[in-house]
Amino acid sequence: MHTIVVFGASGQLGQCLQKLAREQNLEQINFLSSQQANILDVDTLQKVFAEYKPAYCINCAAYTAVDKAEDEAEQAMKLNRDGVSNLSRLCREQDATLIHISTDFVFSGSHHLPLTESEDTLPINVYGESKLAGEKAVVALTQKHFIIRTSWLYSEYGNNFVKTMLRLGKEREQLKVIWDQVGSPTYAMDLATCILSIIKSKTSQYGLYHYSNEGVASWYDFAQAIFELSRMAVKVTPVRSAEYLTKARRPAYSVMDKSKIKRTLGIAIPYWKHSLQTCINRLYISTDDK
Ligand SMILES: NC(=O)C1=CN([C@@H]2O[C@H](COP(=O)(O)OP(=O)(O)OC[C@H]3O[C@@H](n4cnc5c(N)ncnc54)[C@H](OP(=O)(O)O)[C@@H]3O)[C@@H](O)[C@H]2O)C=CC1
Ligand SMILES: Cc1cn([C@H]2C[C@H](O)[C@@H](COP(=O)(O)OP(=O)(O)O[C@H]3O[C@@H](C)C(=O)[C@@H](O)[C@H]3O)O2)c(=O)[nH]c1=O
Repeated sequence: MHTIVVFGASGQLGQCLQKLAREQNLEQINFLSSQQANILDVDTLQKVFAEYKPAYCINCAAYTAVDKAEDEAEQAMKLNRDGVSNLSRLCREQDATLIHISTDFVFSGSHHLPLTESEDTLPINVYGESKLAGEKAVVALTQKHFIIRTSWLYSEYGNNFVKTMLRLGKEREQLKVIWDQVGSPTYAMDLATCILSIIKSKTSQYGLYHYSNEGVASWYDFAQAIFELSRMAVKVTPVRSAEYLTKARRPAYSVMDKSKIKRTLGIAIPYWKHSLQTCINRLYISTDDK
């Protein structure tokens, strides 16, 4: 396997990649946290590229606080556009392939059928705008790239909807959860597996790809499944977005069509509930260990 550098390695997806690398004894992957490699610091990045001479860079670094981004647009843009531009330029100069992660939040949510890669984008919040700006920077600055749009990521690591629901479910008897926003949950371990198989395949079918778990859910369906599979008796009440106000608007429909990644790169994708069960089992095993 070629030398790989992962940026933003202590985030959710970065930690999933670290777990896979340990399990598969992949010693060629170098994991760099924000402390070790700030993607806004070009001098540091140049040193990293000179030291590792990576064939692949995986960018897991991002500003992901969707509501907070509404008040911190400049910071979100800096990281999600300018940081990504820095990595893209260096990848081009060093002939490295960039694997960059983007989001379903680049879409407006006004569609009713699964979205392909050629569908028009129209973000409705600052986070989505900043991620779209990052995608455009990658495309403009380096040809050897894979941009993978994913959605509703969760795992045993970091902050995510599954862990929030499990925490709130212990604290409250009843939860209100939005049912008029529909998408596809994605287990970050499955995405990490997908990223490594793209690298292992050595494919040069660069471009934009959609990847989420198979199937469709509202956040309400997702919450119900989390409690059902965890055998927790929590009453979940479906509410409309208008009844659960958040700083940032979120797309009403952001289900992505994964035909391209399955057909072109031969990626197999698990059904979301099967992967959710795997994640919940692992969360409970790690709690039992403590
Ligand atoms: N989470 C989700 O639901 C979804 C995420 N995505 C995308 O997937 C990717 C991974 O997301 P996820 O793992 O959940 O995100 P996290 O928020 O868990 O991780 C982001 C990481 O970026 C790091 N970071 C922040 N600033 C910098 C910097 N200046 N230089 C280097 N690293 C920095 C953070 O470091 P530190 O810990 O030190 O702050 C953190 O480790 C992102 O591109 C995100 O936009 C797409 C769809 C859904
Ligand atoms: C906690 C909570 C949330 N919600 C709603 C709010 C929101 O519409 C939805 C999800 O809330 P969260 O804030 O957990 O998730 P959010 O940060 O919106 O998740 C998004 O993150 C970014 C990074 C992405 O790229 C997206 O794909 C998506 O995963 O659930 C409820 O209805 N009830 C609740 O009790």
